Amino acid sequence: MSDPTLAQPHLVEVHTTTLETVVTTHNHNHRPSINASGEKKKIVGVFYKGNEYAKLNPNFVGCVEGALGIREWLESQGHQYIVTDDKEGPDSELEKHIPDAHVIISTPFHPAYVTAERIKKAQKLELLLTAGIGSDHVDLKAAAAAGLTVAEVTGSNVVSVAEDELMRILILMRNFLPGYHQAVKGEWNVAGIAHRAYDLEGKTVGTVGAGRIGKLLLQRLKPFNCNLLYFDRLRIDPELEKEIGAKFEEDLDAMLPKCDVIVINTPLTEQTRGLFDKNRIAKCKKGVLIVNNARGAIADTQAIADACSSGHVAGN
Ligand SMILES: NC(=O)C1=CN([C@@H]2O[C@H](COP(=O)(O)OP(=O)(O)OC[C@H]3O[C@@H](n4cnc5c(N)ncnc54)[C@H](O)[C@@H]3O)[C@@H](O)[C@H]2O)C=CC1
Repeated sequence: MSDPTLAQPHLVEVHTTTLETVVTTHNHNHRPSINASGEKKKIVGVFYKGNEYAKLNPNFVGCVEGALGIREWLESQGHQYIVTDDKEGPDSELEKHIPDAHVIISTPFHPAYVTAERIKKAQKLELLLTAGIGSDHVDLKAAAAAGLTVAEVTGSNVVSVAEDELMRILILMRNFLPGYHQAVKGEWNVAGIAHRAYDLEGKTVGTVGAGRIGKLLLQRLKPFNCNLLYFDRLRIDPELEKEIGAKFEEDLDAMLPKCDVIVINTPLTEQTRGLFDKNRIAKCKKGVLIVNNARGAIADTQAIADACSSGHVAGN
């Protein structure tokens, strides 16, 4: 697979977590420039509700209540900041603000889907900002055609994802969950766990995508003495590749049958949507473990469920 078009002309990587830097980063569209006018902007943030959990941690800023921690600053600059979790359908709060919003901020965890239809209505829109990584909730073609800037906070949570992936690999490999459930229910059936609990050491782990997250995962896997493989359209820097000890695989379908564990670390694009379909899963080793922390739509859910039922996939 190759994906030379992935870097959309208007998809921009922002190496910071403050909106201040984001809005001064760049602009190359025919809509009014967000940083040139000094105009007061209407900014709409779409996040999930934190409810009782928002009260537990004042630093929990990814929810409606935390509002990314930027309300005070935005309002001090004279901007209007609307925050909501209500994002679906014609009567939603988001829809109401679309015609006069200059900026929409959203996260992949509670995505504000910005469709071509919404972009058409959003005549004042200048910037679509993902407070995280992955902007597949935006119709990138329509955004590019409308001259919008789509920006995401590259690198913002990559360590979290790499650590989470490592945890999931170990949970599946060690067959942790059945044991946990037994303990909660006060049961004790060692065989029910041991019959398929393995060591990670010596296993072959392949990542599909070795960008920021994929590389961090490979680095974290190194001390486990696995055979590390990666498939990507780009090669890792040779020195780092050597240091990690990961082998580049040019052909995804040739890599899959070698892997005991497959981790998915590519963005969701036209090229990767449905990548793990029935046919590709059939190419994987029987009993493979698949960890997908990227986007669900990269795998065909039904095909994964069927493969789990048949035992072809031992854990997902
Ligand atoms: N579960 C979560 O909380 C999070 C999930 N993500 C997901 O993980 C994805 C990857 O994040 P990063 O590693 O930071 O991105 P990245 O841009 O650093 O790395 C992506 C890698 O995928 C490769 N790639 C893209 N299309 C490909 C294709 N068709 N075939 C082969 N390789 C391809 C790229 O060359 C690049 O090396 C994000 O796009 C996002 O969807 C990101 C952050 C949080």
